[in-house]
Amino acid sequence: MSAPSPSSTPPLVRLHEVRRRFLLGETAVDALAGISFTINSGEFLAVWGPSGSGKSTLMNVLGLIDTPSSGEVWFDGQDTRGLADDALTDFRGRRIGFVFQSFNLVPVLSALENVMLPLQIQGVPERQARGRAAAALDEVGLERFHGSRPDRLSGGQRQRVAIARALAIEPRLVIADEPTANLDSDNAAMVVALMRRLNHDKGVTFVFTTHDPRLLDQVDRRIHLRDGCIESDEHSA
Ligand SMILES: Nc1ncnc2c1ncn2[C@@H]1O[C@H](COP(=O)(O)OP(=O)(O)OP(=O)(O)O)[C@@H](O)[C@H]1O
Repeated sequence: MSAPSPSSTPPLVRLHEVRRRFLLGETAVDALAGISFTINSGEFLAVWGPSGSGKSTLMNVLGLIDTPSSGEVWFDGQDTRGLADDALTDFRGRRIGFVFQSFNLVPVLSALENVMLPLQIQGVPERQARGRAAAALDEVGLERFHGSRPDRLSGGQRQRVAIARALAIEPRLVIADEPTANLDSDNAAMVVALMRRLNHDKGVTFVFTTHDPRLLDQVDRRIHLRDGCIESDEHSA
């Protein structure tokens, strides 16, 4: 049997007319006002826009943490509306890695133990989890810091641990919400360059949000959000 042609491969993620409405007393706020787009496997995509434009809400919806008020989110060809809570948690845990602005590392655990955590939650045996976590830390250049607790690491190193933790599960998609917001400009550029290299060399698909227009030079595609709408969706030449 021949391999499917690229055109028959479904996008990794497809959003169709996604609306996320929050109620503030009597007032309804559409954080996402009915947006549609697709993400293909292997993309390196930034979502940017002013504060309140809907970036975090979009990351939560893409990451299957939040459910739209209306519209469809398809992931890996699966309509996620059909998944019950437990199935959704499992689906997310196996396919999506998360990187957060505030790193979200467990302070009493070493870098290695932090990276092992999502694997152990998935039931990966300890020996195997240790090996995969060590490889992920090596991949982000932290060979010498496996045993370090987060408080012994710089901000840039902590974010690299968080990226290793996201990668360890071998996700289909890594979602990073403002991964550089707590870093100085050198470390911010380094973290984006690291994500870029992992995208390029390993084919990891990244979507991240940023306020920093300087980081947009390094992406293949940028979606500009304003008031919950897509103002532009540009691909680099
Ligand atoms: N849980 C919530 N309850 C009520 N309103 C919310 C909630 N989450 C977000 N909103 C509103 O939705 C809109 C979009 O918020 P969101 O956090 O997605 O924007 P953002 O672009 O990520 O902003 P920032 O850059 O400041 O993080 C805002 O008007 C916000 O007040």
